[in-house]
Amino acid sequence: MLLSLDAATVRFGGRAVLDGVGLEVVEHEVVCVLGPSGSGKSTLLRAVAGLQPLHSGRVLLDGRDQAGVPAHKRGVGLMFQDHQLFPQRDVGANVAFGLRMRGVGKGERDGEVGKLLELVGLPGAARRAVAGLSGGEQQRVALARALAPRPRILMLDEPLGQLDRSLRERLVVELRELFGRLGTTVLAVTHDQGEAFALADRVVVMRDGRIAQTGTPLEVWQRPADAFVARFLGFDNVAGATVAGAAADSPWGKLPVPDGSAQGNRTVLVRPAGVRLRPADQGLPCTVTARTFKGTHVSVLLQPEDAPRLEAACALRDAPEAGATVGVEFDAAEIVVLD
Ligand SMILES: Nc1ncnc2c1ncn2[C@@H]1O[C@H](COP(=O)(O)OP(=O)(O)OP(=O)(O)O)[C@@H](O)[C@H]1O
Repeated sequence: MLLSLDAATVRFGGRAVLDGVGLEVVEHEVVCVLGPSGSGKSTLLRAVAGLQPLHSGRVLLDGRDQAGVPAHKRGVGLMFQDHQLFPQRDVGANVAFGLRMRGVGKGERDGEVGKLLELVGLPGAARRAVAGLSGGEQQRVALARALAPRPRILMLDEPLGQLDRSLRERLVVELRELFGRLGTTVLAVTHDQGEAFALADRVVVMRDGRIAQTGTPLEVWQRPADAFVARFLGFDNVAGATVAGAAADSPWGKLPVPDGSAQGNRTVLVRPAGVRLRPADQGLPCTVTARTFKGTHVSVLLQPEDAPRLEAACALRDAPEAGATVGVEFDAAEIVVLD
């Protein structure tokens, strides 16, 4: 095990910001920690890096307890949101920083810097001024700098936070490809689920200093652990229900549920794709309150008479107008009974 956290706890003013967190990361794994603002993501990263002491519990790297080991001796690479390049030095000097600190000679340093800049898609940029780089280019330089000392684990805090969406989407694909090629072990923090799902082998969802769920992106997406995770992922059709056999009694009426669903008092999640629009005289009557174009489909918000609002996903040509009255039926294949 490359990294283990064992009941890691950090308190500020009596409040546990990290609350007995256990987490293991194996070599070559890319793990993304996700969660709302204040859930403890950065504190987790800082604790692993040695920038935040634990009140109790342990951080182990390669099985060795890191208590008392300072940040620069842990062999972790850090790249933070505000990438903190040295503005008065050129790109090459920035990338070479960690190597210089370790006493690597100039010739070797220059060779390494050249290779790293090529790796991050900035070949030949060593003599360029940092101030003249775009945001995306600066991000690449920061990444090259973090990779230069060949850290055993690379830690990224909102690595693409400052950049615009299209650039982020492009860079995240590049990063994933790069980490795969280099076999880099990565622990990254982001509040952007799209980014986490695109980058990670495994995601960890945090809530109030604890791990709410961990799994592959597909596992978490298909089976959120609870209503919190489901809502965090953007699913709003979540409600309490009583499951008996193949049906659930919910605020939206009887819902069909998949075979083998957990029984009794549960939380159900209805994916927007499982909310099927019908003529007004069929199923649950609803009024269309809004519709939003999402590129591949239209998200339609529906207000039933006395039940919580529902979101439906429908094909562009089928989307009803706001104000229309429709009926709703449900598709068991898109309904998940949460445990
Ligand atoms: N040095 C500190 N002193 C007191 N409270 C702190 C300190 N550092 C963090 N906190 C508190 O701990 C909680 C968790 O902070 P943390 O930065 O780990 O959350 P986060 O999930 O990374 O949030 P964000 O996504 O907003 O960066 C927050 O409520 C924050 O205010």
